[in-house]
Amino acid sequence: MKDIQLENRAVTDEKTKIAANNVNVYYGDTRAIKDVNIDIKSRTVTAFIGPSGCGKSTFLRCLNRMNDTIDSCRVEGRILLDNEDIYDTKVDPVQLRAKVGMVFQKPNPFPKSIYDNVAYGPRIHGLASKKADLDGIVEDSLRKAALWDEVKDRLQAPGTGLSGGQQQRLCIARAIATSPEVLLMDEPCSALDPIATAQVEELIDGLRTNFSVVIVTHSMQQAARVSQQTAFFHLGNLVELGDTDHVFTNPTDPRTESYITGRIG
Ligand SMILES: Nc1ncnc2c1ncn2[C@@H]1O[C@H](COP(=O)(O)OP(=O)(O)OP(=O)(O)O)[C@@H](O)[C@H]1O
Repeated sequence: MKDIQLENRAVTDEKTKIAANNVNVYYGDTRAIKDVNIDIKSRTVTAFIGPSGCGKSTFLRCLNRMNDTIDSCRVEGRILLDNEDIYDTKVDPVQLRAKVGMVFQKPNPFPKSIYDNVAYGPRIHGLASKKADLDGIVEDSLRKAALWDEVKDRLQAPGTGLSGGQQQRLCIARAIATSPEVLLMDEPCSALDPIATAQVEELIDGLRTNFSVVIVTHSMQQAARVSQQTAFFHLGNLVELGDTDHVFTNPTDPRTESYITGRIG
């Protein structure tokens, strides 16, 4: 393993937040995810790593039913959030996505003000009855996203006018404004410079006080820095899941070892 700094990061909460059982995902006839079983713990950062095309993003998108929006995609198996099947017909995917928020690779603020970007979710979900309550949610979310001090004097300015790193923190504020329980992050730093990346990584570490975070990353260094649990995917299989320090220093499966030593991927 080259140059990967591990920190002492015990899993903070052993409770299972999401349990996936025998999950298979197909695009048309092609099976992209093969019989995946995984428990994702509360108040823990779990990193999904693995070579390009191994299915990390596909599996991540199953966790808040974002794959429902892809016509050719079919998900089989069960995914339980707090023991409730998220694919049950009575589950409203829009409500589910308020509970299981998502941050994407490229910052994608709405063409609206900073304030309205964050207020959007609470407004559509009716989370604030008074303007003062909404103001409170916006401030709290921007503080948790470590952006408040930089934008508090220009909340009516367009979100798209912020720097890339600020835009990504705005998207994180937008995702946490509905008080989700889980935050899914699909390579959230890949469009950011090293300084903005460090800020977002620090933020992710703080977020686990309140949320379960699942992050897809191409960077093993990032996985080692921010996560307590690491899942290694290869060719649609979940090869190994364990404590991050264990996966990086003493992997159980030879495929994991090959990946972290740079022999595959
Ligand atoms: N919308 C889609 N339609 C058809 N096939 C898809 C679609 N999205 C992903 N795939 C295929 O599913 C497999 C898994 O892709 P996925 O994007 O989940 O992998 P990944 O590990 O996240 O890759 P990367 O690290 O490159 O982002 C790949 O073979 C990919 O080509």
